[in-house]
Amino acid sequence: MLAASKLDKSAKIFVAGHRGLVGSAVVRRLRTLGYTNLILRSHSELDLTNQSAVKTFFTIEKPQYVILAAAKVGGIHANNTYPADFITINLQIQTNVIDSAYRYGVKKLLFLGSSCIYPKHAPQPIPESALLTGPLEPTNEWYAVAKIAGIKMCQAYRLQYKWDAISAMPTNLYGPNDNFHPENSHVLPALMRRFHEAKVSSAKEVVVWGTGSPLREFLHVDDLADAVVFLLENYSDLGHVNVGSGKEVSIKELAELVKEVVGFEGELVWDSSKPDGTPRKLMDSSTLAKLGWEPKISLRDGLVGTYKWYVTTQ
Ligand SMILES: NC(=O)C1=CN([C@@H]2O[C@H](COP(=O)(O)OP(=O)(O)OC[C@H]3O[C@@H](n4cnc5c(N)ncnc54)[C@H](OP(=O)(O)O)[C@@H]3O)[C@@H](O)[C@H]2O)C=CC1
Ligand SMILES: C[C@H]1O[C@H](OP(=O)(O)OP(=O)(O)OC[C@H]2O[C@@H](n3cnc4c(=O)[nH]c(N)nc43)[C@H](O)[C@@H]2O)[C@@H](O)[C@@H](O)C1=O
Repeated sequence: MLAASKLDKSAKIFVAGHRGLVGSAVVRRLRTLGYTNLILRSHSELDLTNQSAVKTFFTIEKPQYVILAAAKVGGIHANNTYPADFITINLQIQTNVIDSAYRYGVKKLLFLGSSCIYPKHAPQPIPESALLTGPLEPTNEWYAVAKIAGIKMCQAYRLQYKWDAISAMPTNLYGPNDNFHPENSHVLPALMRRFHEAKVSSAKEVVVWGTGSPLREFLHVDDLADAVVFLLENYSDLGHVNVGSGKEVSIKELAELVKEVVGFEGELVWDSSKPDGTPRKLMDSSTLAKLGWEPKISLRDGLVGTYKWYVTTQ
């Protein structure tokens, strides 16, 4: 195991994807902790699928650390509808960034995967060792294959080059700067928007996808950002690390809670023509707990804060 590198507060850190849900929370966390030398590029300034642009960027900027939070991301419908985009764009972004980071002298890189890397019928709670032990959930297998390749690439560069690349696997996330698209987003922002619009228009009912029976684990993105910086500062090993809240709710329970937080008073209507996806996806985050990290934000508090953010910014 390589010793974790002590980070100077003036270390040059490239946060890729800093305008997204995760990247913006990581930037907030780094700034709160006093990191002063962040390198940020929007998608339009630097397209990470463009290999030569990425190489030029690393040659000129010479970051010392990289947090890779740029990716093609979406909920169950987007994953199921655009499989080519999800596999190709993610493979391109991560291959370009990981390889250039190694070649142009980055000391350490943190890659972000997702809990969808695990088999559809993995043991619950899902330990890191469940990776590649069974078939994936079909609605997101293309994205999952790309994410698994990212983990393996970090491991391969560590093994062959003794380079410090680590991977964190977050559970389903939510919070400020989430994607609230009506179809392509994840369940929590999709429902928050739908309930809000129904409340404003005094609609009688809101449609929710699937049967409501799938179980999901949600983590506020500020907790995730805290864990990401914690891992960057304290963890340097081969294995990827699960990052979850340890609490699961059914989609029906989630829908009732979002409805209450938003203050919608109508009925829920279940559209069972839409896919449920993985039946259950609770991660075992004991590796991270043993390292000394734990989440702080409850689902209810996180929802209240996110809804306040939503109504003031949208
Ligand atoms: N959201 C979730 O529930 C979860 C997320 N994760 C992981 O966390 C990471 C971040 O996800 P999240 O913050 O939710 O995603 P977002 O979609 O909110 O943000 C992704 C960011 O990446 C940028 N990006 C996408 N393509 C490119 C590109 N070709 N070049 C440069 N920038 C690009 C986007 O910019 P633009 O919008 O301008 O394209 C955006 O700023 C991903 O790796 C994801 O797999 C893991 C588990 C759960
Ligand atoms: C983080 C993870 O996210 C994705 O997996 P997922 O957990 O299945 O994501 P989801 O948030 O889209 O759905 C969760 C559940 O909720 C139900 N559901 C109800 N109503 C709406 C709804 O309105 N929108 C959505 N999206 N889902 C809804 C939906 O039918 C499903 O049962 C991966 O593709 C991949 O991106 C990944 O890694």
